[in-house]
Amino acid sequence: MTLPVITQEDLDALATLAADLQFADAERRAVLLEGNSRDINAAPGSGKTTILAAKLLLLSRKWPHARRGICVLSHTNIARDEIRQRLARSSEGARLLSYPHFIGTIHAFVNQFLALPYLRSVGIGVDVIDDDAFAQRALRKAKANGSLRYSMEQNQGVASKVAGLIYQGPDLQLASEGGSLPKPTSKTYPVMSEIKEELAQQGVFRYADMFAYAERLLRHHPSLIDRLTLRFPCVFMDEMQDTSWQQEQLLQQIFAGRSIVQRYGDVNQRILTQDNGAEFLTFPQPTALPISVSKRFGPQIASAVAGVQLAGTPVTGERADVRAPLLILYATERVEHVIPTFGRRVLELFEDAELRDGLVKAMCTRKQGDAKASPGRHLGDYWPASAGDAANDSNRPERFWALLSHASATARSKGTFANSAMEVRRAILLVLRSARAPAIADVRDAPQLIRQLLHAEHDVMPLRRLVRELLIRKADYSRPAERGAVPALVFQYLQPLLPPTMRLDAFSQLEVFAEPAYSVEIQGTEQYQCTVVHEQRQVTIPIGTVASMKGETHLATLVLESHGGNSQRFDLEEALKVLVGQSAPPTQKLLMGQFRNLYVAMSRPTSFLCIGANVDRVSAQSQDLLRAKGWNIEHL
Ligand SMILES: Nc1ncnc2c1ncn2[C@@H]1O[C@H](COP(=O)(O)OP(=O)(O)OP(=O)(O)O)[C@@H](O)[C@H]1O
Repeated sequence: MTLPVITQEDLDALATLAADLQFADAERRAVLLEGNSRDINAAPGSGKTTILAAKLLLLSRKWPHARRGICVLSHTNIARDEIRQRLARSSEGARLLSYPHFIGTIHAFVNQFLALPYLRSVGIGVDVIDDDAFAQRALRKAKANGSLRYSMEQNQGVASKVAGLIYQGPDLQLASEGGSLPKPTSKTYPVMSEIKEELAQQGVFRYADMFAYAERLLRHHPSLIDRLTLRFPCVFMDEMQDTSWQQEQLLQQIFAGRSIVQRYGDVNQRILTQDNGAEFLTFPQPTALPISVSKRFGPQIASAVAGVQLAGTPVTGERADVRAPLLILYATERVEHVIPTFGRRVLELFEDAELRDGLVKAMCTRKQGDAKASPGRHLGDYWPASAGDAANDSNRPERFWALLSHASATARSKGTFANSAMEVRRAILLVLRSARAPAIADVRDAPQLIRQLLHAEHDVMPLRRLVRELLIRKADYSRPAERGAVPALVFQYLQPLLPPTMRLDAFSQLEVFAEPAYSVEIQGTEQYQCTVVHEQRQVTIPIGTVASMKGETHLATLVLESHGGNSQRFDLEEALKVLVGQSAPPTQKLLMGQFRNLYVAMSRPTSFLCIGANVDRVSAQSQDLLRAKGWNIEHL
């Protein structure tokens, strides 16, 4: 069977077909000319989907078959749509959008060609394939069963096991994505099994079930593999790094050694894949072609990204450098100022027109966590509104004076202290942190404050009185004139908890009582965005996890330090040591995962990379070495 071969003439034609893009460099040419099965491991911002779409366009112009097609598999609908949109721009490309070709997600492929035909053949209709819908219905059934309901009430983990019930493998073995199931001899196992069966009969499935049905079909009808490879002699896979072992296994079973398979991805960006079987994943093969030059950023950002890269040819960047990268080193009690400070720098560095055209975002690997370490552990430390408990009160300000004035205003308007006391406790915790009071070393947040102090046998009465006193004064703490007396008042009550050597004058000078050093206003604290207003200009910064911003291109990106939980390590603390050459790249699995998240995060911006880390975790020597590499450092 003949498959079209891409030649130098085709590449010349590409200069006209996609005039806004460049493919002239040796690495991209090699990828376009490759006609055999091959992996392509490409840097962030190298335009993986762009080059794949260009290659498809060239192939479609020469495609000779009417009943055999090209199969293009992506991981997400976004990548699928990007490929389809690029092809739709020309009539030749648009040919690939219909029979005999297939462009879709791996899930769509598995459903269309394997799982749904199997279910039809055994007389099961599909109502819905959706993890959330399944979870809802499974839990409803579980609550209707006495013993399972009791088990869920006794043990929180049981509900997620019920919600995650799946079939696995060709024998449709019962398993759960929410944790290990109890033994088949247990009381609850048969109930769970029955729930799964009932829902399957009603056509309610989780995504993973489709793979089990697909495997079952292939076991019963192995000749299907020949039919599929005959139909698709050429297979392209995008976002290969996100493919799970279960998916890879199935695709290998069908296509490996039969069709030409080219897989595109960036192994360093593998942050979403389930760990189950991850050690067997084969991407990228040692013979993979690299695309190491990013079209997103210039050499300075590339060098930072390469600094946290774990494998492959170091990333380089071919755009011009726009702004030097910035490290914001914050003192613990200033952690909530990091995002607004970044916003202010962005407003200083970029014109409104640039801000209109590009995204400015802040991201952190972890959303929440319970590590006992000083802040900078997760998004909730930098932006408390993002934590679950703040969701109902998204306008809660987060600095000492702002907390006090908000609490006092609420108490005045509502005529009760009920909703305000916690805010005042939070403000007091900020003061105790700022004073480095030994008594609160292990206190993570305000709701814990009193409990932990009691536990350590401290007298909490003065603290309770202080909360009351601050509210009862009915002061308007947003007015500087009403703030003057506060440090002395607070000192009077908190003195037994403060370091023994601390005197009132030093206490009054604590950072936490300082007026903001500049006139940044934070207009409301929305749960997932911060709007910074400065000199009548403003920028809105969406805030989220790295996983939620994968694949994006930003004008400016703020990467926030986080604690890895079980790894017991702060990601940027470790990464900065590697970046400046003081440590070797990590070999521990969990820390490597943290590095991959940083790699994704730091490779988003075209123009301005900013990272935020706790000053206590970056040595003076690292700071000097970073400056020597062209970074700016700002202390907060
Ligand atoms: N061949 C090309 N010529 C010119 N510009 C390109 C080319 N390929 C991509 N770009 C541009 O480079 C930027 C990054 O591209 P894109 O986001 O597609 O990269 P990516 O490989 O998918 O990145 P990531 O893996 O980080 O998500 C985009 O602004 C895109 O328009």
